[in-house]
Amino acid sequence: MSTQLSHCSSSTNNISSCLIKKHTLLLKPLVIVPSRINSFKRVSLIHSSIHPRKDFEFKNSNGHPLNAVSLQDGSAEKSVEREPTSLEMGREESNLSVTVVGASGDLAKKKIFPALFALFYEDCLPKNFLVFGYARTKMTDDELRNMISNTLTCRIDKSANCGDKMNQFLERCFYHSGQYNSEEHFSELDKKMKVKEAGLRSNRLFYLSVPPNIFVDVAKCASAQASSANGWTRVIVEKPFGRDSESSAELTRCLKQYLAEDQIFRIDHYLGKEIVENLSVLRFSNLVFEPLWSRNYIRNVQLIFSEDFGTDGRGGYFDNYGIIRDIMQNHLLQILTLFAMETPVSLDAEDIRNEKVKVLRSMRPLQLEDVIVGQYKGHSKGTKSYLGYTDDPTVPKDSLTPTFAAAALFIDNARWDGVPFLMKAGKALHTRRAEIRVQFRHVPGNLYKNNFGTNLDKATNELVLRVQPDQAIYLKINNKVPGLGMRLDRSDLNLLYSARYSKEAIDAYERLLIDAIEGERRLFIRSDELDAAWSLFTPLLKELEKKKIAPELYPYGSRGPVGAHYLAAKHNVRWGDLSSDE
Ligand SMILES: NC(=O)C1=CN([C@@H]2O[C@H](COP(=O)(O)OP(=O)(O)OC[C@H]3O[C@@H](n4cnc5c(N)ncnc54)[C@H](OP(=O)(O)O)[C@@H]3O)[C@@H](O)[C@H]2O)C=CC1
Ligand SMILES: O=C1O[C@H](COP(=O)(O)O)[C@@H](O)[C@H](O)[C@H]1O
Repeated sequence: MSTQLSHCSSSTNNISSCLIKKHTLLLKPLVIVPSRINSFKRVSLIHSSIHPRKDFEFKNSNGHPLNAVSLQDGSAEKSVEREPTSLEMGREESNLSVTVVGASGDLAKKKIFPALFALFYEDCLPKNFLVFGYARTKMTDDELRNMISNTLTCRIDKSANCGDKMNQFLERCFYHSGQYNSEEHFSELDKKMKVKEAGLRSNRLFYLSVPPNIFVDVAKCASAQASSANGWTRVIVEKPFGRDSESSAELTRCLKQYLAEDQIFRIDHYLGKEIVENLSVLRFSNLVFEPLWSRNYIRNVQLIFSEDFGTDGRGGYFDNYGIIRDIMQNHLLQILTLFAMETPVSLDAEDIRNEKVKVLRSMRPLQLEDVIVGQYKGHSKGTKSYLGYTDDPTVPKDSLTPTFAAAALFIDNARWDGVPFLMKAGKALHTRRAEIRVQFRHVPGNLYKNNFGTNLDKATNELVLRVQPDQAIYLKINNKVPGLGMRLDRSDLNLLYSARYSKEAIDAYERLLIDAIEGERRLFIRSDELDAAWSLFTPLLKELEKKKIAPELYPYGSRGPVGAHYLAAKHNVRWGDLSSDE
């Protein structure tokens, strides 16, 4: 499948901490009046949050009350501010409609509907809240409900009334079948939505959970026919955002014909993961870390992603993208920018994203000699046998698409000059995990070197942020083994979330959905950020394809190609996840 768009027209906070407060005091509402009228763009500028939602308050991931005034949907040069009319003030109650486009698909079933239910269950959604599914598959409302109900779960620590809550949620779910490029079908959807919205002011969030070559069609049709007439309209766009600099820029250009940039929420669900959210808190709210956060103390940083399963039915999608586009260019690079950025002026979305872009613009584009690629092959273990990547019938037999890659990246700025940032991502490996590893330098003139044996590397501190599974932050330190004599060992100062916090982890999609509903953009990707990210990877991706670089084969369930070790060794690094005391 290609995202290449020849033209743009259609054809082709711990969420459970969200606070519920009755009759919250609200800030003075403002209405943004657009100077140009243009479907989605126009209506989005009248922001829902400018009207008091009397009956609840909750917090987005930035800790702001969700019904505080936000002017983010108003673009300064296009709009002027004025007081709301009495009619607008009078319409206090609004409705939120979330439309999942591609409702019959894998992501919708696995992640989006369950996340919406979790938010509903935690009372984090407005009182008037509706869910619409849209896809080509023919389904009735009841069939959609049935499909969704199979994937809904309640948190173990909050399972009371689970069945009732599920029923209440399902009653709010409706389905409309239609083509993705049919304005007529989106107009029918709009009519259905209006009936259910019952005359209330409506805010509409469209989640494009469809293959990327359909994004523009949907944006066009939904914009023309199903945007809100009196509230905001926003669109969450799933990855991949193109497959190189050119296709990404083209996708953005096409989407912007129908949507303003501030209506587009480009999702990278890794930004919604708890430990990734905590990265900035750890750095900027603890004095002990920030002074160490530079080339003076940090020897290397490792960003590691591995899955213990293959492409499993997604081979058709995956073969056109590969692991570098699927994981490195977005999830791992996003983590890297958060890790390496300077202190932002504030926690506001634009301040944070400005700092992230600066990191990206200070980075060297990847060089072929700093990258190794691999592909998994079939493997038998006892009586079990695992198919190789090219055994998937949707993958060409001679595919060179990498399912594994390791790379060394560099940030050429004063803070990080010379520090290798190593990335490693792979499918069908021996374990499932995602983590950030920070290896510190040797202690100068180490008094205890005789107690460590010959390998001083083993005595350096390492900070590990384990994103998944078993979220944890731990610091490897040297410690005296209690007793007579002076024997040292390596121990962990370990913050294991499951031991420290009783609440079950929330899913990243819950956090991101609530932010999109509130118009909080901090965890979404800005278009210049996306351009800068693609600039780093595009030359390498083109070279790999042009030179037809053959991936090193590794057995399904193994630790990946040995090339990754050589690459790390070249930069004087050992992979932390493969050491004996990981
Ligand atoms: N699944 C995952 O884990 C992840 C997915 N994503 C992204 O999310 C989006 C949705 O993913 P996912 O749910 O897996 O995708 P699916 O392949 O399941 O597609 C979603 C729906 O889109 C419709 N569709 C599929 N292929 C086509 C086609 N060629 N032409 C028109 N319609 C089509 C189908 O609905 P119908 O036939 O009923 O119209 C399908 O149910 C994609 O952009 C994907 O890259 C991102 C991260 C993870
Ligand atoms: O975006 C993607 O992410 C998943 C991994 O997400 P996780 O939250 O389960 O770690 C990956 O399997 C998929 O290939 C990729 O498209």
